[in-house]
Amino acid sequence: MDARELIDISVAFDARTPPWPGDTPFSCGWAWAMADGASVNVSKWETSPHVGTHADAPLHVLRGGVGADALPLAPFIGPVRVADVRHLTGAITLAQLKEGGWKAGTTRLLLRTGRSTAVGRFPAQWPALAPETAAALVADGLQLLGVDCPSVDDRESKTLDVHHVLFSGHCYVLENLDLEAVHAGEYRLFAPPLKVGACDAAPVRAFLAPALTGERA
Ligand SMILES: N[C@@H](CC(=O)c1ccccc1NC=O)C(=O)O
Repeated sequence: MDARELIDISVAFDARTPPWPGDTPFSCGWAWAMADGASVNVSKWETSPHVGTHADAPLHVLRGGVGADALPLAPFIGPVRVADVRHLTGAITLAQLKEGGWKAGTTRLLLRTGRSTAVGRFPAQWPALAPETAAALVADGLQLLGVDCPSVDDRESKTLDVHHVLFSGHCYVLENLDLEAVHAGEYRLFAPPLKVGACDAAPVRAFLAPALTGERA
C-alpha cells in the first residue's frame, strides 16, 4: 500500500468535533500527569461513541441487540463505491442514487452528502435513504452503508427506520465520515470498528486506498 495514495476519511474523537445536540461531547482528562510528578501521562476519556467516525451496532436501535464488540469485520474492509448526493435533500430514491454513482451489485456504499461534522459544525439537516431505497439496496446485496453526515436516518427521525432495515438485512453502518476530498468512484475501504464491549457504537479509523484492478465494489 502506497501511503501517498491513502485518503484518511475519519472525523476525530476530539473536543472540537460537535456531538449530536444534547449528546456527550468528547473530553480528555488525565489519570496520571508527568506535570504532577507521575512517571507517565495516562489519559481518561469521556465521550459518546457517536462523536467522530464510528460504526453503529444493532444495540443502538434494538433492545437486546448485539453490541459493537460483536460486529463482523468483513463488511468494513474491501471494495467500496462512493456516490455523490450533495445536491439532494430529503428521502433519497434509487433513481437518485443511480445518478449519484450507485450501481447494481454494490456491496459497500459511501454517501457523500456534504453535511458532515468534519467542517466543525453539526449540520441542520441532511438527505437520507428512503426506507424503501435501503430495502432495495439490502435485497441487492449491500453489506455496508457509510455516510459523511451524523446518521443514516434523518435528523428528526424517532423510529430510525433506515437503521432497522439495514440491520435486519445484516448490513452495517458507518457514520460521520469525512468525504470532503473524495470523488464519486471505486476505492478500497479499511474501517474496522474498535472492539468496545457491549456498547451501541464503536470508534473507527477509516481510510480509502485505490481500487484494485478487476475488483468490483
Ligand atoms: N433522532 C433521534 C436521535 C438520534 O438519532 C441520535 C442521537 C444521538 C446520537 C446518535 C443518534 N442517531 C444516530 O444514528 C431523536 O431525535 O431522538
